[in-house]
Amino acid sequence: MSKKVLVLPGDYIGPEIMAEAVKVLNTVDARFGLGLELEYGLLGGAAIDETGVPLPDATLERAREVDAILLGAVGGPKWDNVERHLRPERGLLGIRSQLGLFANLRPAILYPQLADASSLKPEIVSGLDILIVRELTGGIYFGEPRGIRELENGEREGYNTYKYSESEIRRIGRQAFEAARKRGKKLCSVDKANVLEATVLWREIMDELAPEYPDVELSHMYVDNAAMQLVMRPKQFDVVVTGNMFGDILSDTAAMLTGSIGMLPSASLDKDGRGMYEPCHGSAPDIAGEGKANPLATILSAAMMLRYTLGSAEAADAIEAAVSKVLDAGLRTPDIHSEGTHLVGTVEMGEAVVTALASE
Ligand SMILES: NC(=O)c1ccc[n+]([C@@H]2O[C@H](COP(=O)([O-])OP(=O)(O)OC[C@H]3O[C@@H](n4cnc5c(N)ncnc54)[C@H](O)[C@@H]3O)[C@@H](O)[C@H]2O)c1
Ligand SMILES: CC(C)[C@H](C(=O)O)[C@@H](O)C(=O)O
Ligand SMILES: [Mg+2]
Repeated sequence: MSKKVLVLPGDYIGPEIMAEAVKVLNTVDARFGLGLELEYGLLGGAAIDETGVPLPDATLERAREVDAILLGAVGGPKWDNVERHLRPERGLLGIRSQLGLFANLRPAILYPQLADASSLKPEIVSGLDILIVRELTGGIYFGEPRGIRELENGEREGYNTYKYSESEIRRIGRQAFEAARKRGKKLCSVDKANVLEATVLWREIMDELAPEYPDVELSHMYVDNAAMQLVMRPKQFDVVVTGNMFGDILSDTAAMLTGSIGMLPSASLDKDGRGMYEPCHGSAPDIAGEGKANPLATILSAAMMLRYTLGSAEAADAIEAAVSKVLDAGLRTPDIHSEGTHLVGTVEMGEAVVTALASE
């Protein structure tokens, strides 16, 4: 049976890294007979340029029909200031919320070959394997009211609303407890319950769920401390569950522990495990067109897609093994390059993964 994948390359480095992920997908498809059918769509700046809107109806329609979605990265200076395409109902946030992709899984794993690329000392990060479970369709990103208004004194005020309902907290909590149960059985819930009521409720609901998962040890941490602990003693964490904005920030922090944000994949899942897969990084306008973006986060996102939504764990394992092999061979894009390794560009890195896959 065929499996339909909607590919959304996006903007700036998006198409560059996606081209490599597609080569990898085609290779595993041929090797494992997966019957993948790839089709392309528009999202973000590319969609604005072509259709005038960041999330065209055609993209949303196809996104609802396919088995899985693979996204590069969207946005950038060309559109961010003009169109505000990241508003909740539009673009990337629009597709996440309209598809109900509330559970964003961001694994931060240090490949042993990259210990010297991490910002931290090897003994602090070696063996690092953390999963950040980020709530993705609520919190301050989506809360109403929001906007910029004029005050009586004539100055303007920008405002947003941080809110979470019990059911929103409960469903992401369950995802995180389930994930912890399958991993190291430790869950740290990160909040700001000393200041924000929305997170007082968050903490209460996490505590309420805990007895259903007696095999998982639940702890709580304030977000400021969590940011510090992540760079001080990251290996104390197994699964971290947190809200939309804290998860956004902490996952970029965790990325640097693994060497580069160019290594961090993610899965954004709905209640039935259907999902959109995307690297955690953005469209990197500063390096776009130079052929030096790291495609591995997108390639590893494709592996997550095969594992979680398309039911092909074997193909996912093969991709992850191929990435490891390429790193063993010393190939490095500039973001993970260090002395004694072999500097390569986006295409060379992608093609090396393809070659490694073919020779496994
Ligand atoms: N999922 C997404 O589509 C997504 C995620 C984050 C940011 N964005 C958007 O991307 C644009 C740029 O945002 P930003 O600059 O804050 O964040 P960014 O993640 O695009 O870049 C941050 C830094 O990381 C580097 N970097 C990112 N990906 C890399 C890769 N694959 N290989 C090597 N280096 C890489 C960049 O060169 C840059 O120095 C903005 O419009 C932002 O809104 C989109
Ligand atoms: C581009 C932006 C809206 C997005 C987010 O904050 O969710 C990005 O930073 C991410 O991490 O996926
Ligand atoms: Mg982010």
